[in-house]
Amino acid sequence: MEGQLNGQTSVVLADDVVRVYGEGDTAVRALRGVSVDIAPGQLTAVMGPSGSGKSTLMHILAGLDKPTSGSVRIDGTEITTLGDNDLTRLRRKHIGFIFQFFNLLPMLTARDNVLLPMTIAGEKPDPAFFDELIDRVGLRDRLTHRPAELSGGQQQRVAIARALVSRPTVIFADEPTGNLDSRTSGEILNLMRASVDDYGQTTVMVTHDARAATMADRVLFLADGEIVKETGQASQHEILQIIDTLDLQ
Ligand SMILES: Nc1ncnc2c1ncn2[C@@H]1O[C@H](COP(=O)(O)OP(=O)(O)OP(=O)(O)O)[C@@H](O)[C@H]1O
Repeated sequence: MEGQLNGQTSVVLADDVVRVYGEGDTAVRALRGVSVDIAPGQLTAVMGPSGSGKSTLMHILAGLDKPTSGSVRIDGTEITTLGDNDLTRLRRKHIGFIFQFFNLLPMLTARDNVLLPMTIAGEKPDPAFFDELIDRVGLRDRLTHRPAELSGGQQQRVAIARALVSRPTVIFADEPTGNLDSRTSGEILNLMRASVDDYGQTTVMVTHDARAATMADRVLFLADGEIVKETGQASQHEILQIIDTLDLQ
């Protein structure tokens, strides 16, 4: 693989990734040879039925889990053979996460939650960018609140700002709207789309929601541990039709 997509160098490049859980009769082949090439500055959605391997793929692409075989490169570095310390450093520099259940620290204020990854890395954010980001995600008057004092949508905004503040090479979002109502989901998706358009923030998002996938530049469909289909930007109708035709419910 050349690591080129549409003439651009890929930021995440997976080649023939296999992940088997367990051994012998009970072994589960969660990924059966997935190759994917994520270009910079795009929002990529990953869809597929429950158990198709979406979370496994995301964890392996993000260096949170190792494949049984195959290669994963982030910004040109092969991560499957890195030791723990090098991997931690690479993740801090290159990867941001947004989770379904926000994963904020309850004792910290919104501000401290946003800054936590940089604090841990011993880095300071660019104050101008931090300020702009806080306004962009609409948290200006919530910075001293703790997570329990924030709505779900506000907590996810904190998580988005936390992922964006270090300007990572790629953000992985695992069902970022899975725990939010429809209106708040729309706001969160708009924010993620804006971070791609305005900051060029490469983002990979797992979602069950066809409406969320319409925000993506590219949609990958997984079934039984394989990418069975992909499309560029698509309407909700087109996405639902693919799900229906390939029986990906
Ligand atoms: N730690 C594990 N040990 C054993 N099997 C696992 C483990 N994690 C996942 N699996 C299995 O691997 C397959 C893929 O799981 P994965 O969680 O990646 O799917 P998914 O598409 O993210 O599902 P969902 O949409 O329900 O979150 C499933 O058959 C699952 O049961």
